[in-house]
Amino acid sequence: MELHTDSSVISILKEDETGGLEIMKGEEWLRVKPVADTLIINLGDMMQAISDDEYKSVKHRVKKKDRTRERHSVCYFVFPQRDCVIKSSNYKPFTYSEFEAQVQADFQYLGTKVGLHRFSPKSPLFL
Ligand SMILES: O=C(O)CCC(=O)C(=O)O
Ligand SMILES: [Fe+2]
Repeated sequence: MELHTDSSVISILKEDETGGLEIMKGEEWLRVKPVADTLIINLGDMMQAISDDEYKSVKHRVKKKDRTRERHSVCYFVFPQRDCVIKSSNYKPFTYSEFEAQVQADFQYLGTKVGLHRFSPKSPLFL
């Protein structure tokens, strides 16, 4: 799975002992060590918005060391209600439905996720 941020508020992950999850800290990729009976909590784009960038949506990817080994993970994504308006100082007010539609449109036309930059008046990618 390629580099991305989750659109969620939080994501709760359980990966098996195969490992492979990596998070970006600064310019560096850090491997997340699989720990038995332990859940991983990722912060997503909606957490970044509601916290006014106090918390950042983590860039992450999955890179298996051993391509021949099967890997299993379970992800539970916590999303806001679709029509709930997300208000903050750094982003224009938007609903999760609008955010999701914009992410899909960017994927379709640009082949990539632009994400919160679309909703930030300070960003050159603001719409
Ligand atoms: O499989 C994993 O550990 C993470 C998957 C993931 O990042 C996602 O589904 O958004
Ligand atoms: Fe993810």
